[in-house]
Amino acid sequence: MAEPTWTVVVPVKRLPAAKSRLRGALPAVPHEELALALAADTVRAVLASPAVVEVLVVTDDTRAAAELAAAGARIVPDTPDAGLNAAFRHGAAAAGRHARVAGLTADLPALRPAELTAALAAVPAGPPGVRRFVADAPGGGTVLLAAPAGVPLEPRFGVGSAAAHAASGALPLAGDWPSLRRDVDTADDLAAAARLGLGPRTAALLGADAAAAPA
Ligand SMILES: Nc1nc2c(ncn2[C@@H]2O[C@H](COP(=O)(O)OP(=O)(O)OP(=O)(O)O)[C@@H](O)[C@H]2O)c(=O)[nH]1
Ligand SMILES: C=C(OP(=O)(O)O)C(=O)O
Repeated sequence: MAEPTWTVVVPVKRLPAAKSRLRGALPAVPHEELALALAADTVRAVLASPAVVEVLVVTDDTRAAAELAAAGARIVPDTPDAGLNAAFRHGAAAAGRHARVAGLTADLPALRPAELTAALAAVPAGPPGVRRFVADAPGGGTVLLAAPAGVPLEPRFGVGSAAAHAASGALPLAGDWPSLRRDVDTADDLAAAARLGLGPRTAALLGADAAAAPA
């Protein structure tokens, strides 16, 4: 059994603005419901990992905050309009200096706790204190960035973040973790996540959308 040593920071954008490239992917489902379901399934999987001691959700969205707190996450208010990397830094600061901190995107609705546990277990505990990251399935982005205790997270998420993390000295983790690498930015990504197996909140919305579709 893995030691519960990781604090995982999960930033969630205000739902009306979140996941804009997914808008309309499920025509019968309000967009905010979909953005919230992706985050809820992600957080649920993180909370289920035995490697995780705490999940810090960084958000200014009151609805997401209420639901994710009820699920078991600690909510950290966002730094308004400062962006994704500021949200990661803010969450990492709230985790405290002695925690092993990992940042994870909130758009992983197929995430299996065992794959997250395996990725975190692949991060060496001891020196030299190098940060590690997991690239997304296409390879250009990042889904997970992990720092050993005492090492700043120094997040560089955004377009081309896998290369940016490597350029900043972080090393890639090479495991075969399809559900961890499957972030959902577009309708095609959502279909790919569905093929892996979605968490319950997102699966229910997909079913509702299919049921409402015209014959
Ligand atoms: N707290 C917080 N989270 C953010 C912010 N920007 C992005 N995120 C979250 O970071 C994760 C990865 O970001 P993206 O995949 O670019 O998500 P997005 O900005 O919601 O999506 P697009 O509008 O399609 O670019 C998502 O889970 C977002 O909820 C931000 O400014 N603050
Ligand atoms: C923010 C990122 O994700 P996306 O490609 O999902 O926008 C990233 O990969 O760093």
